Amino acid sequence: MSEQRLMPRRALLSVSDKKGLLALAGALTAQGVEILSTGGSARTLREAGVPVKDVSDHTGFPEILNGRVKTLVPWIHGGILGRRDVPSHRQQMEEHNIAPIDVVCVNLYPFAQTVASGADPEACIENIDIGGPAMLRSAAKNFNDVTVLCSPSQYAAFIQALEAGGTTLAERRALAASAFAHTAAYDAMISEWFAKREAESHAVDELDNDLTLPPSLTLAGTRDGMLRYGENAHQKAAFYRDGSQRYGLATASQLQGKALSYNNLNDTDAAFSLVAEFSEPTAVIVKHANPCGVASGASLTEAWKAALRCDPVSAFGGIVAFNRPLTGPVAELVSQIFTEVIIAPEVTQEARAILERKKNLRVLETGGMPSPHETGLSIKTISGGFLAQTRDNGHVTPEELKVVTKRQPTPSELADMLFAFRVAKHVKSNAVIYARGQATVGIGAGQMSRVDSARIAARKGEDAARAAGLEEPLTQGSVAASDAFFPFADGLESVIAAGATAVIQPGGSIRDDEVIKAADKAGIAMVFTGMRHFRH
Ligand SMILES: NC(=O)c1ncn([C@@H]2O[C@H](COP(=O)(O)O)[C@@H](O)[C@H]2O)c1NC=O
Repeated sequence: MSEQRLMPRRALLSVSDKKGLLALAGALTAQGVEILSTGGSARTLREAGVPVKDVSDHTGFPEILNGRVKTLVPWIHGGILGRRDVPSHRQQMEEHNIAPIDVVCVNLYPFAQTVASGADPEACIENIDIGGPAMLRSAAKNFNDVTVLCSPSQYAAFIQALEAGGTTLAERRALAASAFAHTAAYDAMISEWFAKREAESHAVDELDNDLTLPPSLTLAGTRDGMLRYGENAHQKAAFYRDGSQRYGLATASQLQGKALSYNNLNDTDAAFSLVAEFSEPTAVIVKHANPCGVASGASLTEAWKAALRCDPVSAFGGIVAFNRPLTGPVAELVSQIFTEVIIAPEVTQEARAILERKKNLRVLETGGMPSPHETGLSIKTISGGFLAQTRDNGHVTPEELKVVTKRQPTPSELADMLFAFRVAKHVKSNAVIYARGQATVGIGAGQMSRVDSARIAARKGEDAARAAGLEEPLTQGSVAASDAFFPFADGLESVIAAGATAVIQPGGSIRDDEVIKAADKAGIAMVFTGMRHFRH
């Protein structure tokens, strides 16, 4: 048996995004539904010849305060919230001349778009919708009697329902759930904007809380699309946009290739965040969210060749990121190996023509590079809640380094150490990186023991040398970076055995003295950064 349908008699349309408005109003009019509407929406309808009554005529109260108060009156909210099945509600509505409103269609002031356009704070604040969310929430609360629409994407199904005799209770309840999710996300965006502004001015609230991490945190996102599956085939997944326009996946256009999977998105984000650390032309190859080759050079061609040399075996099926426009010659080189995704700020026409030959290869163009110094939160779910922390935007500069050994590093060792430490920030802990000539030559990632990471990285250097037809491991004469301090001298000894001549690490172990002594004994240079880059 089909559920009873409710045909509306009066609808209120108040929309910022006028898309689909005329079709919706036409369908309502065709069913004899009276339409009430606010300023700009009413004007659009009237100009198209749709019969419409201004809200101000309906309420007998003008829109005031530059539109800050249009619908915030009892004749609107009473008409939406009054329960038709409660005699006292009906009686009070009659007493106060409040006519029932059975459909509320509102879409809100474009707050996120206003912020993203770089508008000044005053304009952002004026784009905080107050009356709209109030009506959506009133209508959603009274879903028993009222149908609520908050997006043009809902109009077609609603028009179909109208033509079938009205909405069912189940349909109204589902629309109410969407409306509450929509207003919650809208408010979360606003609170995030306020918190960010407060944090930027180093403000604390009256309880001395750091407003970077507010007492209550709501995550807002709009589902961009369902993904085929999650990390594994039995997991469901979707990508939610948070409204920020940070250069990267959110701003990227996909120029070709299959749809991006969950793992593609995760790995591509890791690759692009790492390549954005460098100002020289740089190439990054990522597998399973860890880099397997990173290099800077005078050109992208040079950088790509050096990055690939680090671990050509792992690079197969990798995600490749560049921080300069991808040109034809580089595209030609990259397309010689099987690659899943390429991401770059720009892809030239010549490069596009070359990459088009690889039908499955996904190519993304972001339009720009993000700043590695950007603030913001990184969030991780754990059972019973989530952990929030400020993004790791730490950047160690040469001035902050403390030389702790008898031997000073040479200028080229110093440059390579800073390069390697920057890479280490993007490698799962424990991370040990060997680098030479602004290129990684061995990466050890994600081991439970730092000595194991050092050994794995050294073995990678041996394998890479063999693949390149060289006798000496690539780690010979390199520098090494460790994401956290060496707790014992054994990790450092392993790095020295691999051929590193200089080491960069945070320092801070209670056995630093032993570690420094081992470095001095081997005659290598070692610097402390005072900053750790764990990544889990
Ligand atoms: N102030 C109010 O009472 C109020 N009532 C509706 N609005 C918003 O005004 C907009 C539509 O305005 P117009 O129809 O004038 O283009 C909608 O986004 C709606 O959410 C309001 N504006 C903001 O708070």
